[in-house]
Order: sequence, then structure tokens, then C-alpha cells
Amino acid sequence: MASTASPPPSPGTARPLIEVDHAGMVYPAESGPVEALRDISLSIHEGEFVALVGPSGCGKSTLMRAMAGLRPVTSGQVRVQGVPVDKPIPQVGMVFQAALLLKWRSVLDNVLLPVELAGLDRARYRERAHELLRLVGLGDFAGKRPGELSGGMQQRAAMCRALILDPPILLMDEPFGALDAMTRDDMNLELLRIWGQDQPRAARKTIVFVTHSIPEAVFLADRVVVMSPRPGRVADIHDVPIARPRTARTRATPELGQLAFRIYTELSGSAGRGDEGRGGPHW
Ligand SMILES: Nc1ncnc2c1ncn2[C@@H]1O[C@H](COP(=O)(O)OP(=O)(O)OP(=O)(O)O)[C@@H](O)[C@H]1O
Repeated sequence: MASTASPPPSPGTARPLIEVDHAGMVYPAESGPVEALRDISLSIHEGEFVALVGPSGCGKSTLMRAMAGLRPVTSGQVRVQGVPVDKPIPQVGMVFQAALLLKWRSVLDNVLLPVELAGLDRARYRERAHELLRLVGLGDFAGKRPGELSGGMQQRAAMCRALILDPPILLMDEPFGALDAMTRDDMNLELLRIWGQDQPRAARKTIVFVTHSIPEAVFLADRVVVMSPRPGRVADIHDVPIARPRTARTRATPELGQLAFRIYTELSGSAGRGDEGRGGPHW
């Protein structure tokens, strides 16, 4: 069933970890202001996995950047742990569609980059970096250059980089969009494993995940937030009542197919009304 903007608070969670409160974003542009987001309200609790889907240009990346404090909203507010976000915050790790690894640095040194940028002691994080690389199956690649890795391996390294400072929130903007279908399916399973889908909620990170693939959103998330064409608003929020742990088999279940189809139908009714009208959500 589609739910209201907030899920029932999970036991022991006093307030949502991320609160988007009547947020709007207007970009100044030479051709006139661009209203990217309008009156978005959304509460995300600790340990939740939330997917954002919507037509191309509806403001998904804008919302992610606002949550990270990279580009604060122009009206309303985004709060993390109750504190308004108006500059980049350390509680967030980000993964983008391109792995954005520095090609002249080793994989290990790429993973350690946030440590250096934060002015922290590299030596203290070395073992954690190796541990993360082992966790994603890159234990033997720490000394390689990114150019020696496949696209999926580079994206795994980018995940390690996002996790090195152990942020409670992981924001992932189409992280697997550039990968082939099979690698992408593998990465989905890998992500659920790293997230700890069989762990208690309190032990998990909070993930916000942007994707154009509706089945991917349903497969991964606890809730799927559907955004309307620009200016992006929350059109609907669907709970995903599919048990965890989810496995490769889950992809073939009727529950996943039916919910994905419902969201697809909802979105194809609204698609094309945005200014981009291409590259939108797909099956
Ligand atoms: N820096 C900017 N200056 C002006 N307009 C911008 C800027 N960034 C984004 N926009 C506009 O804001 C709207 C939302 O962009 P955004 O990238 O957030 O959408 P999106 O849903 O992530 O798109 P896609 O699915 O294609 O990646 C678009 O119309 C875009 O052109």
C-alpha cells in the first residue's frame, strides 16, 4: 500500500534521522530561475533504505545534494539529526554514477582520500580501508590503479571510499546506472550484504538511493518515493512489503513484479511532462 510521507517510527527511534520539511529549490539561471523542487516533505528513519524514482530532471539529484549540504535548499529546510543542513555534513557518504576515482592514485589511496581531506591520520584508517576492500572482494586490488579495475570494481572502490569515515548516512545517486545488467544485479546483492539486510535496523546505515530502474528500487528499498515531473514533488510513497534478506530469487517473485509494475504505470502516466522527457524511469 502507498503510505503517508512518514513511516511509523521504529522502536527506539525518537525522531527521523533525515527530515525534509517543505523544501524547495530554485536555481538561478541565465534564461530565468529554474524551480527544481517544490514543497517536498519526507522523513527518513535510521537504518531505512529509501529509493527515489521519478522522471528525468524532476530533481532527484538536487534533493540528494541538499541532503548532503552540497547545495542547500532555497526554501523550507532539510535537517539531519535535527540540525538544519546548510553546508556539507560529515554524517554523509556519497556515491555517484561515475566512480570518480583519481586515476593516478592506488585503489587504497583513493579509499583513504576522505581521511586526508578531513585532515585525519591516514595510519589510523589503513586497516579499516583494507577491511572494507576485503568486504567488497577487492582485497587483492589495494595497490592497483583504478584503470586496472572493471567498472563494477571501480564502483565497489567508490563505495569503500564513501564508507571509510563510517558515516551513518549513505547517499547513492544512480550508482550502478553505468554498469551492465548482470554486474548491476550483482552489485545490488553486494550492497544489501554490505548494508547488513539481515542485521537489526539499528546496526544498519541509512541509505537514500536514486535510480531510473523501478525493479532495482523495489528490490533494494524499504520504501520507494515517487517524484513528480519538475518541479519535483513527492507524488507517492510505496512501502515495499517484501521480506529480507532479499536474494537473487526475490527478483522473480510476483510481489516485486506487481509493485514495480504499479509504480511504472504511475510514472508513465506522468512521464514526459517534465522539461527533459527522456532517460526517465524504466522497467
Ligand atoms: N546548477 C544548476 N543550475 C540550474 N539548473 C539546474 C542546476 N542543476 C540542476 N538544474 C535543473 O534542475 C532540474 C532538476 O535537476 P536534477 O539533476 O536534480 O534532476 P534529476 O531528477 O536528478 O535528473 P536525472 O534523472 O536526469 O539525473 C533540471 O531541470 C535541471 O536542469
